Amino acid sequence: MIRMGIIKVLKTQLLCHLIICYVFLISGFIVNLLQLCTLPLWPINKQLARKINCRLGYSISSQLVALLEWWSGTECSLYTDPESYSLYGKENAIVVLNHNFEIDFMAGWTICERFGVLGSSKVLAKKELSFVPVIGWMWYFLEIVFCKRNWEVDRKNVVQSLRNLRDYPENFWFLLHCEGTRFTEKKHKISMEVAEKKGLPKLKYHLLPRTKGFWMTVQNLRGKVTAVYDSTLNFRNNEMPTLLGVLNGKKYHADLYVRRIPLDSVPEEESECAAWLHKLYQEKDEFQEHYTRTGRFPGPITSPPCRPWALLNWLFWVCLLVYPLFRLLLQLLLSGSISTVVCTFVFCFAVSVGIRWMIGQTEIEKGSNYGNKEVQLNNN
Ligand SMILES: CC/C=C\C/C=C\C/C=C\C/C=C\C/C=C\C/C=C\CCC(=O)SCCNC(=O)CCNC(=O)[C@H](O)C(C)(C)COP(=O)(O)OP(=O)(O)OC[C@H]1O[C@@H](n2cnc3c(N)ncnc32)[C@H](O)[C@@H]1OP(=O)(O)O
Ligand SMILES: CCCCCCCC/C=C\CCCCCCCC(=O)OC[C@@H](O)COP(=O)(O)O
Repeated sequence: MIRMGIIKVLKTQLLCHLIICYVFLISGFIVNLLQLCTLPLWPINKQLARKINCRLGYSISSQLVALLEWWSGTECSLYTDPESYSLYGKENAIVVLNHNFEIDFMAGWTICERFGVLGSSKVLAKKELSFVPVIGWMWYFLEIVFCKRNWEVDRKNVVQSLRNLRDYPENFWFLLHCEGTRFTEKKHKISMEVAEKKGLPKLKYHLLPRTKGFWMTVQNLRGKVTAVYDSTLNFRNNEMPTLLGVLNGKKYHADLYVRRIPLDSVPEEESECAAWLHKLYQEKDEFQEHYTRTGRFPGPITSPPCRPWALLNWLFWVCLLVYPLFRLLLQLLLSGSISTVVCTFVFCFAVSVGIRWMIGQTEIEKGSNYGNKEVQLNNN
């Protein structure tokens, strides 16, 4: 009991957070450098270069999974039918997920890890994320599809990036947040005004989905991808989890509801495909309503087994990087030079500010203005 209490307090200590972030940053830069070294391999053996990059990417993203699973002890329950369960991780799929939480990417990655597709997982991500050190740079080598959320610009680039995935050598899940941005009350209000103008039913828990990205993805990955995984994520007890909460060791419980829909049943024609997606979001809204009323999703519940690899990878980097850090810091502090000591502190402070900025990228309140535009248009 006392030991548990001490561990809980330890997890909230700044020093622990600094060490975790230091390991993440330095290992991330090393991996980014190794990824850079694979560049000459691409023209010679593209498939081998891709496979190597999947493993290298895994070494970065699995650290956030380990943080969620092992450090914070967060649990992930999956509501899905057993027939579909047996196919997860064994086929390529498009995942359509709600976008309400600051750590929904970590919960998504955790499910990917449990089904062995973490290294190869893909997403249609906003361009701004490609500039985030470590993760954004890793994504470049993993052929993540970036969009500017401007159809005129995206229609060409996104199609090309999607086509590149047609001969991808590993099984992958392609994540689409069709709402295009995270849920806020303001964005919800505006998107429901758009829904009303378009004569579409109102949604209570989702923003109105943007349909073009979905249509483009289905069009270009048809034949490569066999199913759409309609996924709805919630956290128990109305929690709104944060990355800082996870870093402080706070335990959450994620509930994910997944329906497997064969891709053949998604219409090919653009307007039919858009109508299909709108209907899907109306159904997703009903699942959320069910969850709010009953505290669970429909159907059987499972907990896909947690694998040890994310933790082992993390421990490897900790063992490799923490000892040299302490030796270096000790040497600098014992050097007797005030300017060296001051420089060390300034450097550590600058790194902490950088990490805080990266964490800020996950925070909804610091999110983009995308989806607030209609109000400006209406007001002008
Ligand atoms: C078993 C396992 C199951 C599940 C496991 C779960 C997950 C694991 C899977 C994979 C994990 C992988 C990676 C995870 C890691 C990290 C991910 C993190 C996050 C990154 C995510 C993002 O960055 S989200 C933001 C970027 N993505 C998108 O925007 C995608 C959706 N957007 C689109 O599709 C857009 O159409 C577009 C981007 C292609 C183009 O953007 P544009 O703005 O130009 O949009 P539109 O052309 O669609 O807009 C114009 C039309 O929209 C109407 N409109 C106007 N205002 C609004 C409004 N406020 N709301 C809704 N609609 C609006 C307007 O009227 C136009 O209508 P049209 O009729 O003309 O279309
Ligand atoms: C091992 C522990 C390491 C702890 C230190 C972690 C440092 C931070 C690491 C990574 C930060 C970047 C993660 C990027 C993923 C964020 C995904 C996201 O949710 O993007 C939002 C986007 O969809 C919509 O944006 P808007 O709502 O329009 O704005």
